[in-house]
Amino acid sequence: MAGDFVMTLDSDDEGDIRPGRSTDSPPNADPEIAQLNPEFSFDIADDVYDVVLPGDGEHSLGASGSKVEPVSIDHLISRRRKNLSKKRKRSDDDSGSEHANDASSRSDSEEDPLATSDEEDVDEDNEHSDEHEDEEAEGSSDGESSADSLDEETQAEKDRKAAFFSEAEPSETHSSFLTMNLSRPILKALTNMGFSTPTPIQAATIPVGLLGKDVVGNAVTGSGKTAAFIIPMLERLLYRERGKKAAATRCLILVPTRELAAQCFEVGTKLAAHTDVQFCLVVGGLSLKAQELVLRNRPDVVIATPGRLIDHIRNSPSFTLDALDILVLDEADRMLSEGFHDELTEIIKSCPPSRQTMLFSATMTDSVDELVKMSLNKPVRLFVDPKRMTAKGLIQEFIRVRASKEDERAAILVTSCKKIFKSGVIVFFRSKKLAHQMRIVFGLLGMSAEELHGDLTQEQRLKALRAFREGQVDYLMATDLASRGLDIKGVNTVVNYDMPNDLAQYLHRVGRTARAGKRGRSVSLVGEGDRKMLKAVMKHSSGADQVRHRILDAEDVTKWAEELEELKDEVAEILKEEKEEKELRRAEMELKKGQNMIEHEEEIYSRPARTWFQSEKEKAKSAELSKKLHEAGPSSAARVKNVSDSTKPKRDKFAGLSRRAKRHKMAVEEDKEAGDSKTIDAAIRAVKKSSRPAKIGEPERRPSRAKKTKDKKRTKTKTSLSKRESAFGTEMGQSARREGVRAKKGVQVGGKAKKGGKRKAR
Ligand SMILES: Nc1ncnc2c1ncn2[C@@H]1O[C@H](COP(=O)(O)OP(=O)(O)OP(=O)(O)O)[C@@H](O)[C@H]1O
Repeated sequence: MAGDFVMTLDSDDEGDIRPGRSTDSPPNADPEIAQLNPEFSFDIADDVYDVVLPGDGEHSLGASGSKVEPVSIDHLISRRRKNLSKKRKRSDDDSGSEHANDASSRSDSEEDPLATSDEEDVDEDNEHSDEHEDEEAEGSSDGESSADSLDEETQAEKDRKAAFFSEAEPSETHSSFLTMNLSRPILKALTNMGFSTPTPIQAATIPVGLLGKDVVGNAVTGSGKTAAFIIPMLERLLYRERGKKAAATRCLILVPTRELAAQCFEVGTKLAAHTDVQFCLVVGGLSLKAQELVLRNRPDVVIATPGRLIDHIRNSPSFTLDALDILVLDEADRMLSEGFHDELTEIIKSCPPSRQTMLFSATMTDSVDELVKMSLNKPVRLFVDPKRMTAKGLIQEFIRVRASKEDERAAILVTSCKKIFKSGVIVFFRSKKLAHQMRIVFGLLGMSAEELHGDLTQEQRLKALRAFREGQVDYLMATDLASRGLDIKGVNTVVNYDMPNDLAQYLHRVGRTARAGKRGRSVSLVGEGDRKMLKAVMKHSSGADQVRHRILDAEDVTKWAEELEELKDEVAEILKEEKEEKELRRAEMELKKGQNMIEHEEEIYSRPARTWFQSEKEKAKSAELSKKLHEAGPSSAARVKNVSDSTKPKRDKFAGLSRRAKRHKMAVEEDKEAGDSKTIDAAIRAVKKSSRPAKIGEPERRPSRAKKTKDKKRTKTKTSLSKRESAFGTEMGQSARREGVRAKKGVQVGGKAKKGGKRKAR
């Protein structure tokens, strides 16, 4: 079956995207799929951090990070390369050999004769494909994502979905931004950005988003989902209450990685260029103080990663999400996964239930079980072309790695990069260590590479991304940290050094290329253990998708394998030197820390300790669990969770106590944990609540003199409630009812405040 659309490529053949096209013609957008502007670039990372940290230089980037000052790996590599070429020159002279063995001087354009394509391989693969497809029809496979479960949806699940989602589908289809009732400043920004027509997900989302409805959105990678949720958000913000007292954070965009947050910030500020809407970036690795300062001005939109946001919610007294109107989860399936569970629960607790919630991802699930935790209110399901899982312009290639050739994986990568994929290449690895080692190998071979993973400081991460984005290096060695959302212009190829564990991860990785109507290619090294994953990919590739089988010249691979074998010692030496330098810097840092403690002891101890919603032990435990879950993939999530559940103590600590004794014990423990901060927290919450401004679109509250009598007060509350209900339909109606409860509380407090005549009841 798969043979119908699997084409075999010889190693040097770039495998052009459209049949009949010459391989040297420049990559261009296919007119059929060119709905997006391929020329537009976010230009991020050059100035995003300067924008959010005015006057805060590079130093502050790593200010809050606990990581040791970066060691320049480039320096270590270049030193080694010099030694290496000297050594090789000497041995060449000695042996008089003509063998040009210098890896660094080995010409990129050197063309070895190609091996003929191994037809047997293809057939064998295809046979196996069919076998596995049959297996999958009978039972579910381990390596598959939630996408597969769509096929096996039961009637009960269908009924649940029908009850959960809103029936109302968007009636009008918009082929232009002009028919969407958008304000002039937004239209102007869209024109400046070169967005002439909305992409399908934008056409579907913007009208629904403008109505304040909850949305669950899905569209392939690179299809413009970011603007799809930012445009309605901005449009609604244009109608917010103005003035110093009304300043509030009304919108929150949560994303899983810092780089993605920065990119989202960039898109947001560009779209808001002609408005007065203020954005703030709240991510780890950047200066806490600088963020606190910006947050004090209550920016309209906060774009954040969960951990740092919680830190601010708990520790920045003036920051609150009490007035939040819109919550967006980008890469929502990831945000809803076990790895973010605790953080998300904590954040949701801080958001008013009456908010509008929008969830987006290229692999978004509409499984009700996943979505209930977001307490959505009859969300509208906006799934654009749900059968298509990858972008139209993507060619997916696979290179088979036989079990006996597993140790040649690195050589296969080097061979293909040396001969075929020469620039704009992201290589994904399962581990940070491997990504780092391969970056060293590439460096020693004279191939310009950077790395992007969680072992780097924020400064290093930014530097790597910038160098790759600007084309200063040809290769980016990355882990899944870079797999979601990043929109980098000029990525021609994505290489999967190893296959990810689940289909969603695969789709996000390969989605870093072929974006915005452009064409691109993914190349995945498929080992014996990855066959199920390969089958899942094939199963979800529609006929129009291009899936190919690439075969490399075995002789070439062997040659590079030998070359790499020779480099082993050099790599080990570099890693050793790097470790030593790191240790040295760590020691220097500790010394500096000690000096600071001595010099500024009084000031340091007088600062209030920052709090976190988990204890250090819990934090470490959940990080560990989250890592395991992420590495194992979603199919194993339940298993790992069960394991962790089973490790919980069977008998709880209150068992056997009387109700009274239990309550007493709980109260004592709570007091112990919270200390005095509990009362302070309550006071802060009360003050924040009383100064909460009106919601977007809600008429401005003006206390009138007529409010003096109790009866009139009741009438006023009723009227404002009915007004709110009509403003945003059911959802706002519900909110108003909840607000009514708050107002009641406020009235009691306000009884006292009435003497002053200032306090607003809410
Ligand atoms: N209306 C539009 N017209 C032209 N280009 C657009 C339009 N909307 C978005 N784009 C372009 O599409 C590219 C991808 O957009 P975006 O990053 O929002 O995709 P995405 O769907 O969020 O992808 P992912 O799922 O990988 O996060 C951007 O570079 C942007 O320039």
